[in-house]
Order: sequence, then structure tokens, then C-alpha cells
Amino acid sequence: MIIIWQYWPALISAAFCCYFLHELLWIKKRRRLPPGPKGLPILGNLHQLGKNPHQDLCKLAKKHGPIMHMKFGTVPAIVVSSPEAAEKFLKTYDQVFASRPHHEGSWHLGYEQRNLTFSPYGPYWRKIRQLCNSHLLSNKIISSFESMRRAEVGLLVESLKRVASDGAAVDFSTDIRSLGANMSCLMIFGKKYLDKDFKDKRFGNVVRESLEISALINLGDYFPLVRVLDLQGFTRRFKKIAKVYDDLLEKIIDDHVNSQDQNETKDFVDILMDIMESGKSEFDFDRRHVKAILLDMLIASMDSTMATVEWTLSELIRHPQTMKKLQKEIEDKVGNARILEESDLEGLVYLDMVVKESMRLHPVATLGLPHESLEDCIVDGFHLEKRTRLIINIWAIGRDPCVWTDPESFIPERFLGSSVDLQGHDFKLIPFGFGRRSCPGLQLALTVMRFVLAQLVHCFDWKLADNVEPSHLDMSETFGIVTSRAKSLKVVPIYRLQK
Ligand code: HEM
Repeated sequence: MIIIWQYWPALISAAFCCYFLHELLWIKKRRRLPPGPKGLPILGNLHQLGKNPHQDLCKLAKKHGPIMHMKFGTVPAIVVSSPEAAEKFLKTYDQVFASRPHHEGSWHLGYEQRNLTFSPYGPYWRKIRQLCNSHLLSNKIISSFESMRRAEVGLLVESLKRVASDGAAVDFSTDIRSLGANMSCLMIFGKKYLDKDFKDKRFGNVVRESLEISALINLGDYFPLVRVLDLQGFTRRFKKIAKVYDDLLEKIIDDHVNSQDQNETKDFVDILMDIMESGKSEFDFDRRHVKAILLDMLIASMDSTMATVEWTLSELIRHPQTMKKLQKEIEDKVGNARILEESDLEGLVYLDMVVKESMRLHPVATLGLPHESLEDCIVDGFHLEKRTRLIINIWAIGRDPCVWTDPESFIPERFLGSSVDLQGHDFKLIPFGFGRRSCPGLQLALTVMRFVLAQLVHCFDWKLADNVEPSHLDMSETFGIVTSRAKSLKVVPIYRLQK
């Protein structure tokens, strides 16, 4: 008895060791995780994300594999970097990963995530997705804005013609963004609000500021327990921006309600207010929902499409033979005595190939939007717990050397006779995502992008300003919700149609 008493502490320690060892082995076996880089205590892998996280994650995936486990603060994450892995998560396990995580920016700017982009998966998301698909982003509504698009692109062409007659250079990046902002505002609000100052702030700058901080790493999103401390001051900034937006949206809605104008073309405010007032929505739908959706449409559409036009023009300038071939295709159809119309775009197969190739190399939503799992699941024998974040590295998939030959080169001809499209039917090209949470603005984006690009290439030849050689054009990227050119595109337009 005394002997046992003497060894009591050692026995307890041994029992604890056995227990923990057993637990450790058992948990490891039960919770087999995908391979991934070792993280630091507390931070996890956050320190491995630099200024261009899509590039950092692509490098890490080359070492650890296309399904990579990481931890961002306390949040477990899976990073997917190959077409097969993307198909598994976006098709086979689509429903499990159909939710979105808490996002502090979207919480404040999206009326507590009542918007479509960050709304958690469930009946509310299903209803607003259906509403947006059928009432805002349908082919019929897209066509109803055709004349607005013609007029706005016409204004840009006229202003570029004036520059061309002086042989001067333009900052194409600024011009094209302003075209995007104006077209989005006209479609959504019926007016070009972004040109105007609003309570001492230029509205366009407010939108850009919100996009910029939304793309930064917010510790509150990765350490929920310290969210209330707002260590980086982001929540304060989001609340301030949300107030500017809210005041403006209230004013826009009031203007619409009080207006006697019976415009033939209804903008998004008209459409959503009609739905709200008719009570046809079949779910809670008040001004907060209207404002959340309006803001969502503005932020999603404003820069994304035009950043793609900017990347495509950059590639065409770097590849003069491709530019000539595209100009010839358009000229064969339209001639060079008149401006092209949207109806001329049908059957421009080389234009489609150029757009695909540009979106392969420069998908502006490089990491898509984060998904979150709704339940525990086992994928490829890996145990992934509920609330695991899913990041699809769209940028890495577009450059995957296992599925693309010469992946870093711009070669539209690779799509000749190929069935790969932009709808995601083949997971090697998914710039708009795939599945339940894929981009509902795809048709609108493609219509605008093809029209603007075809018009600019048909009307002008393009030279780089300051005698920069095409092969020396800086193609570096700035990561964001929309990943765009790091350096402005400065060009000299040369008008090429008959006067
Ligand atoms: C070049 C243009 C665009 C690209 C490359 C793009 C790409 C994407 C991607 C990758 C996603 C995330 C998919 C996912 O989570 O799996 C997305 C979501 C979304 N996009 Fe786009 N997009 C573009 C333009 C637009 C436009 C013009 C609109 C609307 C006016 C729009 C509205 C949305 C919305 C609302 C979502 C969230 C859908 C949901 O969560 O259910 N996008 N987009």
C-alpha cells in the first residue's frame, strides 16, 4: 500500500501521458488534414500572405499540393489550386461549402450581410439570388440598357478622337474606370452620381476606399474574440463609409419616390422599389434590403468589368499580331465606315478567344470570394470541420502548367476548336466561379466587356506613351477585391475609321 502511495504522482503522470498520447494519435487519425505549410502559434499562416496573396498561395501550393490546409488566426482554411480540386469543392461538395464567412466590411456596408455577395447560405440568400437573377440581371434587363451603353461608350470614343487628333497621350486606366462607374450608376441609380461630391467626399473615392479596405487582412475576421477591440480601426472606418453610403442611398431612393418622371427604362432603384411596394417579394423586404442590394450591384460591377478591359487592351498592345487579327475580324463584319453595335458582336469568334485568354491570365477576382462550410465533411479522406473557409485560387488554376501549355504566354489561338467556355463547364477556366455562389453578373459583364473592347479596337490603333516598347509594358498587379494593373496604362490612341 505504502509502495503504491509512494509512486502515486508518477502513476498519475503516466496515466495523463498515455491519455494525451492516445488522444493525440486518435485525433490525428480521425482528423486527417490536407498537407499545408506549418504555421506560427496564434497567427497560423497569416504571416505568409504578402501584398499579392494569390501569388503567395500559388507558390505554397506548388510545394504542398492543390488541396492545401492552412490556418488564418483561429480560422481553418482550405486553398484549392487545380481544376480537379475545384470541381470537387464547387461541384461535388457545392452545397456543403455554399455559405460565406462573417466579413466585417460586408457586415457594416451590407446592412448586416443582407446583400447577395456575403449573405450566409439559406432561404434568404436563395430568395434574393432568385430576385437578382430574374429582375436585375436577366437578358431582358441587360438589353434594356443597350442604348445607354452605346451613348456612354460613344462619349469615350469622341473624347479619345479629340486626343488622337492632337497626337496626345491619355491615362487609359482613369478613363476606362470612369466609363465603368458611369455605366454602373446609370443602370443602378439612373444618374451618374459617382461624378458628384457628396458631403465633402467624392462618391467614387468612397467606393474605392471601401473596396481597398475590404481586401486588407482584418484581424477581427480571423480572431472573432478580439473583433470588438477593432485593433486596426477598420470597423470605425467601415461604419463611417457605411454612413456616407446610407445617406446617399436614402437620397437616391427619396428622389425616385418623389420623381414624376416616367422613364421608359427602369433603373435598379425603380425595379427594387416596385417589388418592395407591391409586397410581391414573399419575404421580408424593406428599404434596408433594397439598399443592401443596390450597393452590392454597384460594388460588384463598377471596377470588375473595366479592369478586365484594361488587362485585355494591355495584352493586345503587347501582341500587335493579335491586335491586327482582332481588328480584321471586326472590320470584315462591320467595315470601317461605321461604329459597331452590340448586335454586331454575334459570331466574333476571335474576340471571344481573346477575352477567354485575357480572363485566364488576368482573372480580376483572383481568389474569388471566400466560401464557408456548413457542416463537418470528409473530402478525399481529409476531415474538414464545420466553418472551414474555402479559397479557390482562380489565378493559379488559369496558370496551372498541368492543364495549360505555355501557361504564362498570351495565346488566344489555344481556344481554337476548344469547348472551354467562361461559364465554368471546364474547371480549368473559372473566372466567374462555379456552382451556387458563382457570379450572377456573368452575362452583363461579358456583354459590356466585349462591346467596349470591340469598339475601342475597331476605332483606334494604340501605342504606348513615352515611346515604351510593347514588350517592356509593366504588367504587375495590385491585389484587391478586383485585382487590377499596378501601374496606369498610358497610351496614345490613333483614330483608324474613315472620318
Ligand atoms: C469581369 C467581371 C466579373 C468577374 C470576373 C466576376 C467574378 C466573380 C466571382 C469569381 C465571384 C465569386 C464566385 C464564388 O464565390 O464562387 C463573383 C460573385 C458575385 N458577382 Fe461577379 N464578377 C464580375 C462581374 C460582376 C457583375 C457585373 C455583377 C453584377 C452587377 C456581379 C455580381 C456578383 C455577385 C452579386 C456575386 C455574389 C454571388 C453570391 O454570392 O451568390 N459580378 N463574381
